[in-house]
Amino acid sequence: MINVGIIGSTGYAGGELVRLLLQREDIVIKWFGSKSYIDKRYSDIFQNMFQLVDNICMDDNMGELANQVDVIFTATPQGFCASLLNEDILGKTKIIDLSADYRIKDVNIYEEWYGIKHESPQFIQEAVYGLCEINRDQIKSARIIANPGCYPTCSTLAIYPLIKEGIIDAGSIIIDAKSGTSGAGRGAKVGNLYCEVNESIKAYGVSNHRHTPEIEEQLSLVSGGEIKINFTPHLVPMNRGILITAYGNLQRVVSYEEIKGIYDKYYKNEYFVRVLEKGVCPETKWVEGSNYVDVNFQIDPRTNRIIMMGAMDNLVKGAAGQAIQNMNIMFGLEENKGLKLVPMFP
Ligand SMILES: NC(=O)C1=CN([C@@H]2O[C@H](COP(=O)(O)OP(=O)(O)OC[C@H]3O[C@@H](n4cnc5c(N)ncnc54)[C@H](OP(=O)(O)O)[C@@H]3O)[C@@H](O)[C@H]2O)C=CC1
Ligand SMILES: CC(=O)N[C@@H](CCC(=O)OP(=O)(O)O)C(=O)O
Repeated sequence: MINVGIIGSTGYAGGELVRLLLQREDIVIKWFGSKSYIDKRYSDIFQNMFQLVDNICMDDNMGELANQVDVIFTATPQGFCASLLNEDILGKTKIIDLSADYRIKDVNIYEEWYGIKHESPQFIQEAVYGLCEINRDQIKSARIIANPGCYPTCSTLAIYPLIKEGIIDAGSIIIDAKSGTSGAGRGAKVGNLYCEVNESIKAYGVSNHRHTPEIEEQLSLVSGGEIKINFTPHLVPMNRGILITAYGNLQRVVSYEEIKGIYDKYYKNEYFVRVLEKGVCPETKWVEGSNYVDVNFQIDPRTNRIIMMGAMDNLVKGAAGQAIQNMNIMFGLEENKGLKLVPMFP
């Protein structure tokens, strides 16, 4: 039995963790952490948990929680996990942080893009970036997992094989991304109200979104050089889903079969990455509620560019599903345990 605590269980990402972990007979959720709902019934916050969860919401006492559980998930705002983590806690339990606190290895870049001071930079180098398809071996023995961002997960998985194989000019990459509004969390914000979002699409964070350095770091690690990208996210009126469309200059003339062969080389044994058939564009609706990332590509011989596409559910592979995938690897379990979720449709 694995005992689990979730700090931030009353948010969208934390709520999805609860939903997915409740299916597991080998997991006990011992701690439903919250800030605003301490001592309230969890099922009063999320009515879908009525008669499924009897627990009362707890506080954010990570020190006490560490005595009770084998792993703590922090699905909390940026800076929160870093402000609480210490060696004593890490001596007792493992940490899977869904925020960005340990994702970026250069603390100056983190502080510049997030606008906050990092309160435990001593753990940044130790933390493993939990993109399972790339860092599986390091995840096995990690004490701290930096669960990747939603846009970076989709973008990196769609692009990195072609950088690794030297097929595209890594300096030419442009990523156009779209997200459903659950990506912005459950907190009340005017920009996320129904009338603001419905029947509209808007770009945001143009040239300064905080996922830019995270994607750049991951692609730079793959390429061996320092990569800069253009990354533009858009908010779209749907609950869940991320779609990325990325453009890169081809280094030479390539065929469909060659590129397909590269994607198959990297992903044919990956349970959660589905390389679609020729001409089929990834769609958020075909991955909703699942831990799959659907990827595909199209060569444009007129411009000698390639268009790389990816779709996934921001709350599953982009957050809670990937966090559980990491937990499975850390505890030596089947990587897809509890995650063989068939996408929901309609
Ligand atoms: N939404 C998404 O698609 C994704 C989110 N993430 C990351 O997951 C984290 C959570 O995001 P999301 O679920 O969207 O956000 P929400 O705003 O929906 O939830 C935030 C959670 O953190 C809790 N919280 C806030 N401040 C504190 C505090 N001081 N002490 C204890 N708990 C606190 C909130 O508690 P309460 O409800 O009681 O106020 C709530 O449970 C963020 O770091 C985000 O970047 C990562 C990938 C995707
Ligand atoms: C639509 C929306 O607002 N999305 C969020 C990204 C999702 C998220 O919470 O960020 P992480 O993946 O880094 O944890 C944003 O743009 O900040």
